[in-house]
Amino acid sequence: MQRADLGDVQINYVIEGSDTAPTLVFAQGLGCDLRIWKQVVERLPKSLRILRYDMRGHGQSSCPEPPYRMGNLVRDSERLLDHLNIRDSLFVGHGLGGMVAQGLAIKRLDQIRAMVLSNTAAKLGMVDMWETRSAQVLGHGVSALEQDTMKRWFTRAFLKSNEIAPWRDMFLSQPENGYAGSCAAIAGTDFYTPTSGLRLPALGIAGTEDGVTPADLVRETVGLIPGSDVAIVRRAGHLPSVEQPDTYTQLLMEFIDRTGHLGIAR
Ligand SMILES: O=C(O)CC1=CCC(=O)O1
Repeated sequence: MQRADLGDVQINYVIEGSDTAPTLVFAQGLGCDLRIWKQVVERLPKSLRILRYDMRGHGQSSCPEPPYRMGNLVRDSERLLDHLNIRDSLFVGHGLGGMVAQGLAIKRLDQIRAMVLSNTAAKLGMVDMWETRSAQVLGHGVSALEQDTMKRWFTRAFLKSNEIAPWRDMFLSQPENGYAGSCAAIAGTDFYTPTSGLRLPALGIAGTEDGVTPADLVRETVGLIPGSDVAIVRRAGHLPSVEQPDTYTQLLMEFIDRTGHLGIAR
């Protein structure tokens, strides 16, 4: 793991592969960290360069005082990619990370040539829901949200299995200020109009049992971008990279092959 000092925030990241290889960037969702990509990264070819990072207020990145704005999160990503000299990436964003992908594509098409919008949308939930969640977490800690979150994130079968423990721990290890700050960023974001103007290859990924961003919501957002596709992962909730890493990796590989013809491979 390494840390990029971006001035007002320090971003934790892992980068693997040759710096001349085509680059994939992975950005995680609310309450998660870069661990959600591990099983996928292990399955991807070693010929790719892969960057995973923890968004501010998550994982091992620093945790500025809340609230955050989407502009902060997009700018963190932009500065991290500049710091690492990354251009022409395929950006895979999950949940909140998928909103950052849209924000980055609106701003820096030199950094992002194609994107995967995984379990995300142009606008997520209502402002008062995010305010309530933020107040809960600041008042009682992330543990107050744990049970409902696990039910939203995972299928019933996965919840009953012994695979659930590390993901519960991951959620419980997130700082409450980071969670609350990120709720504010989501509450203040509506990318419908700018995302409609995007022209880049885009793939949406949805889980059949996602209690946060159901398939229709993902389809609606990705459908704003002409030529985009949506793939539905069966037996998966909000975290298909965790529940179905084989399928998730296969979808990424198929998309990489398709966008390769569109010029992301260098
Ligand atoms: O609601 C959740 O727990 C999950 C979620 C919403 C946005 C995001 O990134 O994750």
